[in-house]
Amino acid sequence: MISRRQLIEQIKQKKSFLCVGLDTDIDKIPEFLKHYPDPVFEFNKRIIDATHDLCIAYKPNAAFYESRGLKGLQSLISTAQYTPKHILNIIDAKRGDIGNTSDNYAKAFFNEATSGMSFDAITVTPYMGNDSVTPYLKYEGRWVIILALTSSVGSKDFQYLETGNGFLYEEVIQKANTWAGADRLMFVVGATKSTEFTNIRKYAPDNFLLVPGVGAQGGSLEDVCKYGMTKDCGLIVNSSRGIIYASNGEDFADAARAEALKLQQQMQAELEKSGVI
Ligand SMILES: O=c1ccn([C@@H]2O[C@H](COP(=O)(O)O)[C@@H](O)[C@H]2O)c(=O)[nH]1
Repeated sequence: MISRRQLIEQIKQKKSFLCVGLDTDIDKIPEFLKHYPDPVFEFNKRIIDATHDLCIAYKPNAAFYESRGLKGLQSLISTAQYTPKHILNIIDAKRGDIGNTSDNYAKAFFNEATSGMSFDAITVTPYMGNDSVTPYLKYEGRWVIILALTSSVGSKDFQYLETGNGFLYEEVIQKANTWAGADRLMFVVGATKSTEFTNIRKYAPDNFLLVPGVGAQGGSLEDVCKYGMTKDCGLIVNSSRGIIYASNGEDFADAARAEALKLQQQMQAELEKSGVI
């Protein structure tokens, strides 16, 4: 488990707030890996070996594993167990359901004794409210990462609805912050929404924000930092396809490292500019 203090220490030590997204698609990995007993795990293992000193989090997206049934679940379990313990391990599962069902989702991703997986954090959809989120908070030290303003074009369909008390996403952040503190709650905010970060910081001044959308989706790291960085950094910026599919040849891990290094160097410059390090 990774506390807020440990997360900040990692960011300062590695001069990075990079999250490597393990959206590992069996159809996109190099051919030569297909001869291994678990090609997806072999791919993830090599990506982790090549990038662990440059990033402070990994984020497998559950869809890429669940879509492969039992084999995918085994790849996810092996990846979760292989991830170094000092690096924040986020399962991007985007779950949300009534309390007793959420209890079981929490057990699936947090209770290694029953499922083989012990993630540090899970992404959760907020729309079923308090009782759909609190089951995850019963696991001491684990993080709940609530979808606030997503990178998707469709974010305008609901998240920008006027509630009479601001946009729905603003209401989500304010309400969720009454359920737990900034030591347990983060919010997802898409890099494609960088101009909204100033506004988001009004409601979430201390929360870490998980920011997908740089790289393949075209979000600007510079703008995210300009509007969203706090004295503790407060940002975990994810890139998945831009790193893990930098090459589909035998050099894929080296190519992933080179992409991760580029982002780490930009992040170091941003951390220095903001006086975090
Ligand atoms: O608003 C959101 C929430 C989650 N995601 C997820 O992040 C990664 C992004 O992958 P890239 O290849 O770097 O675009 C992926 O797992 C998404 O499901 C998001 O993009 N936006």
